[in-house]
Amino acid sequence: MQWAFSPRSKKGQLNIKTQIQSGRCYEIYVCTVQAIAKHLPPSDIVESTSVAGPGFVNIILSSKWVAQNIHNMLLNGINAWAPILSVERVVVDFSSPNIAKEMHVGHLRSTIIGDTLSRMLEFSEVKVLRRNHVGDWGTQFGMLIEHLFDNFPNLDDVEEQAIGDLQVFYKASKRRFDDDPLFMERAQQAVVRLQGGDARYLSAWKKICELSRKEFDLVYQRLGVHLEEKGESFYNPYIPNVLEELTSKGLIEESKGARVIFIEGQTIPLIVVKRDGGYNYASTDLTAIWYRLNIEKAEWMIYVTDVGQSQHFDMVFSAARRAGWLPDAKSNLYPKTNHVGFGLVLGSDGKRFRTRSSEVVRLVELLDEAKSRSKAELVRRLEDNGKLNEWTDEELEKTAEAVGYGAIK
Ligand SMILES: NC(=[NH2+])NCCC[C@H](N)C(=O)O
Repeated sequence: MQWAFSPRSKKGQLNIKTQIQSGRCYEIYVCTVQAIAKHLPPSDIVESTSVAGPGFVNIILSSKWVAQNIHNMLLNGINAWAPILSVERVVVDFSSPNIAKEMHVGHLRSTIIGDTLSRMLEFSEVKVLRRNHVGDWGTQFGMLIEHLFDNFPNLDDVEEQAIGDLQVFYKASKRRFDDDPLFMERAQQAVVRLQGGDARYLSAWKKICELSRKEFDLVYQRLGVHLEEKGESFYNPYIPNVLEELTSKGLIEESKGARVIFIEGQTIPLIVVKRDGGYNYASTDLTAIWYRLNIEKAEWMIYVTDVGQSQHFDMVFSAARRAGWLPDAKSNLYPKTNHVGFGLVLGSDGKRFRTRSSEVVRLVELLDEAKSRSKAELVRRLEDNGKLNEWTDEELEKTAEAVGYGAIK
């Protein structure tokens, strides 16, 4: 027998659908359903029951019972009605855009899903570490910093307005990197200096991160989402020790000049040290798992990104299991990791959501558009029924925001 809330129901209706599907048993079918309806014991929960066609018993839940329970839930909190989770600390790794690049609709989806999961866990009285694992490290900073130095010999002059659109800035430096071999060389040396801790390079890097962060915060503020940043760079100092542990456990092998971990069932290995000796996305993620388990004492780590990253997470989680950090996946024991993958955000043409100039859509603009469209519609409706003058500007703004941003969410 299946129980389901009827999608068409307006009134807390519960359907029981019997499993007898074959036409031959039609009579048994109807009789069974009638018998169920007739013999349901009287209960405060149920207002009325009826048989609806073959196979369905509709049960109308009592409004009084529903109201009492919601009342109880609001007054006494989750403990009054929900099962208690057996975990105390959970990391939800979400949003996580990349510095100097634009935050795109994929990050928006991650932000909303991650925030929702966090809120549900927090409601269940779990301590949630809301992690923004921003992409704030990597070779792209070499070209960005050199381009910054060329345009602003004095770093103190760098302000938001001066750099303008960070994405444009990123593209300009990328163009120089691709077209000018001398610039490319300078950019590569800049990476070495940055990684070596050169103060001037570090402060340029910080400046770029700061500007990006301000831009990201605009989006978080509008959505009312709170996150705590621990970007990729945060884990750098811990990487060597973690890799040493994995080497001593026999996980890391040499392959074509790189250091890799072979994972059962995967055709390609997980590269943890590149051929040039540099660390990458995987070495950072493995180290982040180590940190989250050992320093932050998290029992559950949930990662929210598009499904394109499923293989990466499968491999990183498998490596952590091989290292003995996590129990067997099938055991369902804690500590555990989960990747919550979502699909690509598509436009109305069924292709990846982009603007006409084939750029990714800027989130701030998307949110603005949602708000202005909902405001226009709201004003139109209020004008239609002659009530526009009853609304203050502030009320209009607030409602347009709630409806517009809500629609995107
Ligand atoms: N721990 C992680 N790898 N989190 C997700 C990071 C997402 C990545 N910065 C991206 O934009 O695709």
